[in-house]
Amino acid sequence: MERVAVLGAGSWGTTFAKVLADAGTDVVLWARRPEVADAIDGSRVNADYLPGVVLPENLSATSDAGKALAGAQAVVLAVPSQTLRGNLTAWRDRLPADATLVSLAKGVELGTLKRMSEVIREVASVPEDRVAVVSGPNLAKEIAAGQPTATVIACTDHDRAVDLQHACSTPYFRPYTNVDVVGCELGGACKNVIALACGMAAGLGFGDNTVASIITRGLAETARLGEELGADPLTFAGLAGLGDLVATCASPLSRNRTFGERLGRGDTLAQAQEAAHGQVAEGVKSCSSIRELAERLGVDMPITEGVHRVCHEGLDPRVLTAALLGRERKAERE
Ligand SMILES: NC(=O)C1=CN([C@@H]2O[C@H](COP(=O)(O)OP(=O)(O)OC[C@H]3O[C@@H](n4cnc5c(N)ncnc54)[C@H](O)[C@@H]3O)[C@@H](O)[C@H]2O)C=CC1
Ligand SMILES: O=C(CO)COP(=O)(O)O
Repeated sequence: MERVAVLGAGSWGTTFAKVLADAGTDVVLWARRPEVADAIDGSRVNADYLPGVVLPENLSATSDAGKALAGAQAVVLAVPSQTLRGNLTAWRDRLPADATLVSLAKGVELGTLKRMSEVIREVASVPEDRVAVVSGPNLAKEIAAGQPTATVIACTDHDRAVDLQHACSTPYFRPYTNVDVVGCELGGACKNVIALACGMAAGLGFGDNTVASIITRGLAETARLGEELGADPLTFAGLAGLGDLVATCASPLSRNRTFGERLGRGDTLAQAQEAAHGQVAEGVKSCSSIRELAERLGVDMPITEGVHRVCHEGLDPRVLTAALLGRERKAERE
């Protein structure tokens, strides 16, 4: 793979573009705002999202999506989950034939309850083997600083996943392949919701036992949903499951965990949103779509339900704690 387009120049889009470029792949990064593209080309820095990180010379930027897409062998979609459909609809006529379409987004679409790979297949009218997802413990700022991490590239077409794996392997970024797209996507979407719950617990002043209990029970409810949707249960013990869940729930760099912490300390949703400075905390919306999906499938997801009620029905996080602990007693594996 010689040339890749990355569409979306936020924290993760810019960082993943840097990873590709560091791996020797030529990258064109699309930024919504022309001034961001100009600044990246001029100063080699995306000051809004990755201040202080110098981007490699084989990474160029543009605000013209057609230019970014021309000749790309892979198209990496790095916009928020809830805008992906609209963005891709605008781009679909210019997608190069046979390019691999790669989702970086971690969410479930409101209304349709679709995973990002499903949205991409539908909008771009491509078969499932042309769509890949990248998911794992990948806090952008750490990766941009060159700190070692691993990730998963999931695609039902193993050869496509391997091509992408080669295109983004660097001494600090180790991608594994996986054919379980459903499991990897659900792991990435659900962990944002669980991280909100962990943040709320921390904001309420609770310690590591509480957070570990939420992580573990959060993984249990994610796996229950996955089982219903045909995911491989072992995926949830891997990088896109437990790996990402632990990183996000524990890190002060996580926007979702930080957002939850603010709610736990008594901020309103609007105050927490304001403090995020326009950066996306996907779990705030995905808690509702995942909850609805679970309800439709008859899957019990009490933490997700509680996060939805705090975010969108005004439930006090303290009442959520009592409600979760006061549930009917049961066996761990039930
Ligand atoms: N930041 C991180 O550490 C990681 C983020 N992700 C996922 O990657 C996805 C993107 O996240 P980030 O880059 O971190 O978000 P971000 O908030 O840093 O940036 C989002 C980007 O999308 C653009 N954008 C926002 N609304 C748009 C719209 N309507 N149309 C077109 N572009 C729009 C923004 O201008 C910005 O460039 C999310 O689903 C997130 O969960 C996944 C792994 C790591
Ligand atoms: O997905 C991420 C780490 O893998 C980033 O998490 P946040 O969106 O909560 O910052």
